[in-house]
Amino acid sequence: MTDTILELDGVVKEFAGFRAVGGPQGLSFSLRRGGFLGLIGPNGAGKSTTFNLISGVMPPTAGRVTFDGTDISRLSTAETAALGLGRTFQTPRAFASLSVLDNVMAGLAHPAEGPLAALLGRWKPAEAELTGRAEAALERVGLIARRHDSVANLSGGELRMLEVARQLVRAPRLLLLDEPTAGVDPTLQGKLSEILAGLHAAGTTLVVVEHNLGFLMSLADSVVVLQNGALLAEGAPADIRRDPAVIAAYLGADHDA
Ligand SMILES: Nc1ncnc2c1ncn2[C@@H]1O[C@H](COP(=O)(O)OP(=O)(O)OP(=O)(O)O)[C@@H](O)[C@H]1O
Repeated sequence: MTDTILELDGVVKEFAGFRAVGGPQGLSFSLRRGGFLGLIGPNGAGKSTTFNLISGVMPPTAGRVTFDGTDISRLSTAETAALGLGRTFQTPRAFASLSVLDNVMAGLAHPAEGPLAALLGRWKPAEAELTGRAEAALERVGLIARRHDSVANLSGGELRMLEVARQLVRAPRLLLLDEPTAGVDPTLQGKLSEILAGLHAAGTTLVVVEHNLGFLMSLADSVVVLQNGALLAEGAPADIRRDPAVIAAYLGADHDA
């Protein structure tokens, strides 16, 4: 088992000839097991597309994504999830007709143990145990009192926390979070910060895309900066804050670090 859990090697994504990710060289960076990477860059820099390439929403045009030694470049989202990869989306997704609790339970319908284990009957926890796990996740994100509500009654920030709860029950080894603080009120942001620090301390590898740099820089132990789909800078948060190229391209522009 190597220390590297995620590696992008010369990754390129083109949409109708437009290179959204990759720049001239292709995008390459790696992440150590248990690391907490902040992925930042101006609007349109390619952050969400990079998440899509890692999680299997779409394949790269060229290059390779390796997760824990396995080439996942051509795998589907279900296959990457079965390997232990979790993600949330920039626009939160939920089953509109289900309750808050049932949305979290639905996350357990794709166990990290994989479909084969389910087929063989090796993964059959009791309903009560599943409910207990889902309720514990809702407690952690501050939504336990809302468990029987329809998700239609949740605010945008609460929907984001629900997405986090859906990942917590699955306990992925690598968790990608796309703008988790967007629309989340300061109280829930504090809770989110505690949850992410707790996951990090417990050994989960995290990659977080975030425009709230104050939030991200206090949690991440390394940062990758993208600009026009290419790697602009990579390093410790304190060094990134001081990097003149980053300040010129991003931090100094319209964001308060
Ligand atoms: N499905 C698609 N088809 C065509 N172009 C796309 C598609 N997805 C993304 N793009 C383009 O790729 C570029 C990178 O987009 P992406 O959403 O990855 O950036 P981002 O860094 O996540 O931006 P933001 O911070 O605004 O969310 C943008 O120019 C975008 O318009």
